[in-house]
Amino acid sequence: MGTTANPPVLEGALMEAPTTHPTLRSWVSEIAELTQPDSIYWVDGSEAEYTRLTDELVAAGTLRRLNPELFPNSFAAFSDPKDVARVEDRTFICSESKRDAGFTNNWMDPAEMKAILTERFRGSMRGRTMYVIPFVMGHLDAEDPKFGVEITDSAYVVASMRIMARIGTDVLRKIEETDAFFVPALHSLGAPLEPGQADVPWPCNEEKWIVHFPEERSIWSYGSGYGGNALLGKKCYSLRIASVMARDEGWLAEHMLILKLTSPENKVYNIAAAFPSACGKTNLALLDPTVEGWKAETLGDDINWMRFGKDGELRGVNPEFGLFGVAPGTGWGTNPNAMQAIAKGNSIFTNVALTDDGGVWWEGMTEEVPAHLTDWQGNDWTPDSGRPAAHPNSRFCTPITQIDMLAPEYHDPEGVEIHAILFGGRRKTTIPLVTEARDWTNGIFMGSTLSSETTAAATGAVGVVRRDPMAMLPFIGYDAGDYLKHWITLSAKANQERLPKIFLVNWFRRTADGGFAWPGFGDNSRVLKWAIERIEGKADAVETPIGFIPTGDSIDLTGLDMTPANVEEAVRVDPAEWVEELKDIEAWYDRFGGSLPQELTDQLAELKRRFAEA
Ligand SMILES: Nc1nc2c(ncn2[C@@H]2O[C@H](COP(=O)(O)OP(=O)(O)OP(=O)(O)O)[C@@H](O)[C@H]2O)c(=O)[nH]1
Ligand SMILES: O=C([O-])CC(=O)C(=O)O
Ligand SMILES: [Mn+2]
Repeated sequence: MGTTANPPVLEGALMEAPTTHPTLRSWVSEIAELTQPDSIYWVDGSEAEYTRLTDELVAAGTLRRLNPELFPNSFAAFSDPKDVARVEDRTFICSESKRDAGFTNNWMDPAEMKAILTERFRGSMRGRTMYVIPFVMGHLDAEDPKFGVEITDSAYVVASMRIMARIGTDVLRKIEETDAFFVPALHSLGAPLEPGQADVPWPCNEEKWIVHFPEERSIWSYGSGYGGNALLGKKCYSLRIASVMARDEGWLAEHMLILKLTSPENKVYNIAAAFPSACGKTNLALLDPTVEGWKAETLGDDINWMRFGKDGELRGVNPEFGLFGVAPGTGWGTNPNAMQAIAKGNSIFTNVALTDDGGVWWEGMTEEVPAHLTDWQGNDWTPDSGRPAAHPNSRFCTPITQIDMLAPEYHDPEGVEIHAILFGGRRKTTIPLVTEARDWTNGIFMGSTLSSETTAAATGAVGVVRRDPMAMLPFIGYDAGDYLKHWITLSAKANQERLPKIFLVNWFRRTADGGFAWPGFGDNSRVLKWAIERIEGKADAVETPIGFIPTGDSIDLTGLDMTPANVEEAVRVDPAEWVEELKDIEAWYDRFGGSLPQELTDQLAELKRRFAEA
């Protein structure tokens, strides 16, 4: 600790720092000097520590302990109503040159940004404890483990990080032993407490900054306590920073679930799927197949780090340790596997409603709506209140190991071979239930033009169609054209025989009467069955300008109240809708300026030609 301005308690705490790692020690003391916390606490990741922290959070009013008979060792938190989702307009990629952030990111010069943030962080932890959380994304015994250390003044963040990532003393030891690089990830609520000032249950600041410095691989997050803004191992590290690492090191950091499927013939297929936030990743990752003879197992529900293996095969691994799932719509009917994992307890719920018997509830959890609840803002709620009881972006945070259907390969640092990739979005019209890409490059084109209606997972308008390349629009840590180029050049070196087949899916298409064209959820297994039968060369398809779609009777409808004609409606390629779609894709591609790969411009030209000739 350099200066005399430091309160003595910090000097003492630092001398007790349980590490000799010089970079870590100096970073921690530098941040303590800047943020002026009352004390420093090094997180060991133990169960006893978690119990102590959650007890303290209950005493502080941040957490409510749930009825242990309903949800053992589980808690509910209620955020400030202005701190309920990721804030994309306050998220920045501060690369040295503006060009390298690309048109999809907010940018500011790194030095200018650091000057602003330094003033925000100055004294920002006064009256609070500064927690130091060593963490690793992926496995501790991976060949090249990806370390981070989050500094935060939020105990809620510490408790949530313990569920979402591998944290604590073992990680710290490994960082020391291997003298490893770690991503410094700094987080403050921006809510210092002056002497005698009472705290609030959810401290935060009106002003929020979620900032990434890709060259030095660091993160500074200020003002929010919520999910993707504050649990810095997740979107900030595992997607934005990791995508830059992946570009430089020759791999892919993607916003994808990973699902293991076993066919009735006992053949294993691992499927990766990229859907934008709140568009069905966690649900598909926990699929309860309705189609006879198929088995599904979970490998990951949000993030997939992929690299090409020794034999040129694509391998994927989930670097996370927990689920941070959208609560509304998750129910015993739609997603029994998620409900089963949640029911084991050990979870933190945020912005859900409370039942009168000390449990939680959200829209869609049960068919029967409780007669009385306390809503996420603490108000009495009844079914005719005319507003949702849980916030639309309310979340459950649950250990992934509580999923009964977790695949054993989840624990393998080498990950699994990926046999198929799905890109999907939330579109009421135009996009068929499923389309098979003509080939790999055509599949990258599908990913690059992926579109979806915006959801409550980020602040801003909901239901607006936007392009979301590979479901990575808010998460690509560098130029979007360079990112698409990286996909193309990296895969060119792979074993072309073993490249996954690519499909575009849309569970959210509507029929003329406004209902969903496809029942979704467990019945999505029928679409996956078709996709795998395409890989095996068994299922029928019709060629259209956009790719191959199922024939009406090639999707297994056994036990479903649907006809092949319903399937034909769900997969229909409507030329009139595609006139508009092509215009929108063209406008999207124009925004890339010079950095869009030629291969994709060619793909668009060919698509237009196929429609013109159809
Ligand atoms: N109609 C329909 N809704 C679905 C389907 N799958 C998921 N949903 C709903 O879509 C919402 C989001 O689903 P999730 O699986 O949590 O989405 P996600 O992609 O994991 O979202 P993030 O965790 O924000 O990245 C929930 O309300 C689900 O109930 C489906 O197949 N059909
Ligand atoms: O990051 C979050 O807060 C939650 C999440 O998974 C997403 O929005 O995609
Ligand atoms: Mn999810």
